[in-house]
Amino acid sequence: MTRTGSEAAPVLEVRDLCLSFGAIQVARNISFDLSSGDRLALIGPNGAGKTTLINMLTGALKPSSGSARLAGRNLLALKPHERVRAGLGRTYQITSLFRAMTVFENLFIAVSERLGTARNFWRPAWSRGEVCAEVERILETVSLSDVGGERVSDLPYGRQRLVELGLALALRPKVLLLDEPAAGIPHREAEVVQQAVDQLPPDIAVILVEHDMDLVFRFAREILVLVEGAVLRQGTPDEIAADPEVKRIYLGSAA
Ligand SMILES: Nc1ncnc2c1ncn2[C@@H]1O[C@H](COP(=O)(O)OP(=O)(O)OP(=O)(O)O)[C@@H](O)[C@H]1O
Repeated sequence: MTRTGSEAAPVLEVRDLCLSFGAIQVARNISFDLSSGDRLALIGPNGAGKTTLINMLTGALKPSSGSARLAGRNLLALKPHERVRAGLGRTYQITSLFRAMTVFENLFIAVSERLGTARNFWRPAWSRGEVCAEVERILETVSLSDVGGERVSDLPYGRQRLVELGLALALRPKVLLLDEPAAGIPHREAEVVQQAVDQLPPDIAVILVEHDMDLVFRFAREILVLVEGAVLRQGTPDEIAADPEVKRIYLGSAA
């Protein structure tokens, strides 16, 4: 049975997603709901199908069957960039052109881009001051207020990842996909990324793919365990930590 993390109407409804690569079934009837403000961690052993699921949601992979609705819209019928515009956010690596600009300039462009695509007859374009105010709010959310004027390329790696997170937030996602946000970041810098994840706006629904169990249990209010492409369990962190099957298959003696 599909569980919902909260009582509100789901913003993302995933039903029976299936995908095979040749004879290998990498997604088997994956179903779950996500509501505004949910914090769902996606865990599972290597090759369980976590990235495959994320790729089916972003549009990088096409499921062979099943459905996914984002705020009532048929997500699977949309192209990847249309999914982003519809409210499915994710982080992207910043390209070299944008790394040469300041943090503030990057966010200013992202906010302006969102407003440009949202602009219509009834809603005049925002003023420069309003865009700047939103950039300041994002800088605060991702703890970068002190380096807004610095070039992205001059920042330590962990803080560059925060800029990527800020860029995703600038598009005001309804659902934010975070695939191992602290991966590859030196240990001493990882804490700033974890803090930013803790501080994400409460109304956004977040799916975190993560191998680091400390981060998973710190972040999640609901955990979905994938094994061999199928949902083994979904439950609260306490339920998952106490589940004998999860311990045996995934968490091992560390649970
Ligand atoms: N393009 C592809 N062609 C064939 N098989 C693939 C392809 N991409 C992924 N797979 C297979 O699909 C399965 C699921 O892989 P996936 O990367 O989604 O797992 P994961 O849970 O994200 O693993 P990890 O934790 O190691 O990142 C694996 O068996 C993998 O070998």
